[in-house]
Amino acid sequence: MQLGVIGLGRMGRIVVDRVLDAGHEVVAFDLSEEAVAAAADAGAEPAESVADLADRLGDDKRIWLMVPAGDAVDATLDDLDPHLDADDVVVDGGNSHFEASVRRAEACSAAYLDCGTSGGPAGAELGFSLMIGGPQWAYDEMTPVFDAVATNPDGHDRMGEAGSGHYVKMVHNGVEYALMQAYGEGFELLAEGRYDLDLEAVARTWNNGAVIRSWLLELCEEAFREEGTDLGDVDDHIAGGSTGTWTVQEALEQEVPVPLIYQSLAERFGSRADDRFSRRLANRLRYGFGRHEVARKDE
Ligand SMILES: NC(=O)C1=CN([C@@H]2O[C@H](COP(=O)(O)OP(=O)(O)OC[C@H]3O[C@@H](n4cnc5c(N)ncnc54)[C@H](O)[C@@H]3O)[C@@H](O)[C@H]2O)C=CC1
Ligand SMILES: O=C(CO)[C@H](O)[C@H](O)COP(=O)(O)O
Repeated sequence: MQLGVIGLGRMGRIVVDRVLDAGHEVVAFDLSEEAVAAAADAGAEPAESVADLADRLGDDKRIWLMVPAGDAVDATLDDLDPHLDADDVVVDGGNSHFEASVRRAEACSAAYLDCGTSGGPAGAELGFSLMIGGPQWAYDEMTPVFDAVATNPDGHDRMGEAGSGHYVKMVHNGVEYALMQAYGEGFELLAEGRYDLDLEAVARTWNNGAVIRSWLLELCEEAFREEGTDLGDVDDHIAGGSTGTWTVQEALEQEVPVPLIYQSLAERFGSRADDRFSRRLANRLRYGFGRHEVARKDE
């Protein structure tokens, strides 16, 4: 099979390499000329533009988008659409909002698959977990590519109609936030608690047979090994947050309680302010109702 890949960053490049390794052909494009040149060095056919990529693919085009979610997906589809027809298939493997994917599937001249991708850069060796929404025929058609990109044939599946792949990935990320928060709280208690513990040793022990073993816990073990048991100079600021926000918004709309996911999102937002107004007000209110001493900034 011949696959066009647009977006050759951390994730798109893995798609290129795994599809090439499986014996398929790849035509590659990115706004970055360096990224295109690197993909060409790896064996892909370089394209100079989206239109050039489409021309090089011929009939029955199979195209994987791995650009940042949002405007870049729409811009790419605007450039692609004049070159597409109903026999073509476009996969969006990024973290797009599921409603945007439904809109794009309706507007796109090709069959459109929204593909939630999990596994991160570690997927280069292991492969990804792929959660796919859209027409069954297009999923079947793309199965050789999904087999190459995923961990194994069980590492990808069609979740349902348009939007369902990115919907499942959105919820996956909400779970990811909550798991990170749970591990974080446990290790914080161990770090601040009664015993002088080596947290790498704790994580390693847990990872060997404990109920709470997981890949995220292996990454905790790696973090303590590489940064030290006190995490060294790692800051307490957490970036990101869009997919967790979408998960909470959807839970509110569906009236499904997700307090753990919400709390982990709130912790993330809270981590970005050094000087929380709510905490300062609570500090002052304790004086108001109890004449408790107010801690002042210069004390
Ligand atoms: N990094 C990760 O662990 C994961 C990322 N994702 C999602 O995968 C998508 C890609 O993420 P990364 O590879 O990490 O990003 P990245 O920033 O490493 O790579 C994005 C690439 O897209 C290119 N690009 C941007 N706009 C473009 C356009 N209009 N046309 C062509 N190329 C364009 C950039 O030059 C860059 O090479 C995002 O939606 C991200 O949320 C999903 C799962 C995990
Ligand atoms: O999808 C992912 C992992 O599954 C990406 O790493 C995503 O960026 C994580 O979300 P956030 O940036 O909000 O932490």
